[in-house]
Amino acid sequence: MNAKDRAARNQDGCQRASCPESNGFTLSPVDTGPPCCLPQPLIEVDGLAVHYGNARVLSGISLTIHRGCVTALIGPSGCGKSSFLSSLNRMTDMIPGCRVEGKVALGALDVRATKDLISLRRRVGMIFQKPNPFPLSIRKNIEMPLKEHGIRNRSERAEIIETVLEDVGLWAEVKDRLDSSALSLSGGQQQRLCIARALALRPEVLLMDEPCSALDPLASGVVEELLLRFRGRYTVVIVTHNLQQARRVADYAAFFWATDGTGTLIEHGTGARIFDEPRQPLTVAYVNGKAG
Ligand SMILES: Nc1ncnc2c1ncn2[C@@H]1O[C@H](COP(=O)(O)OP(=O)(O)OP(=O)(O)O)[C@@H](O)[C@H]1O
Repeated sequence: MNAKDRAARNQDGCQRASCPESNGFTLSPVDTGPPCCLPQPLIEVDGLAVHYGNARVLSGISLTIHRGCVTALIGPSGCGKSSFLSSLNRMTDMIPGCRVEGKVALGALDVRATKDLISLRRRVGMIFQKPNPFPLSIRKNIEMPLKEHGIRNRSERAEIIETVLEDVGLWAEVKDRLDSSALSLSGGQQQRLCIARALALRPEVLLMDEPCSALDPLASGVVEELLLRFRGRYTVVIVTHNLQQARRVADYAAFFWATDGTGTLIEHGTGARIFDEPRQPLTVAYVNGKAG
């Protein structure tokens, strides 16, 4: 894509000056997305509501998430960002008393209706706030899910392990200690291992729930770099309270707010617009640190 095409495509899209077409990833997802300056819907959410028991914590959420882009979910604590994120890969099924209504489509797949949760979660990986490596070796952390998903060939697994560890910038740091416990890694390294573990299954979408909030600024910066490299390759939906970080990484941003305990989507659009030219008074106040 030349600069002129990119500028034209950027008009409706991510509005970033440079959008990576080749960002050095060696293991691409099965269905590689276009660069994020080519907006193309991947996830369509319509009329989503989430209840915990009798409490309705999210209502009327309609949002399109674009393929190959980073979408940041922002808003004050308790407005339902994590609940929204969890409904995208049916992690909400695991919460007793949780009930979801509305439509969630991942391409042609009806997420709420599918019975094949293994395949759904393979397509839609999740990274949590606190790094959660298995209490196993670094190697086994990635090998185990590969085995579970039917990759029986040992050398194929070894190749994937090296590739995804390279992709998260961890290979050089751990290649001589692959059989050491993952718990011996630093917090930032553990989080990158968890990201590598998710990448090994070749997801299309990565859901990230405050992935940097338990990390020191240096480790957080490394994960942020990684997020920027994901653009155009993976579809990322990230919850973050760090507005500076959201501003740096978000191609698109969605602002949630809760009134009387029920979260709604106040405004969404390109990151540039939400942060620099928000339209709703609540968004203006929130992005300027005057609300929430
Ligand atoms: N398992 C649960 N059972 C009951 N209520 C829950 C559960 N999980 C979340 N909630 C409630 O749902 C509402 C939305 O929570 P959620 O974690 O989705 O918000 P959030 O915006 O992600 O918050 P934070 O930024 O603090 O993580 C809150 O009132 C919360 O207390």
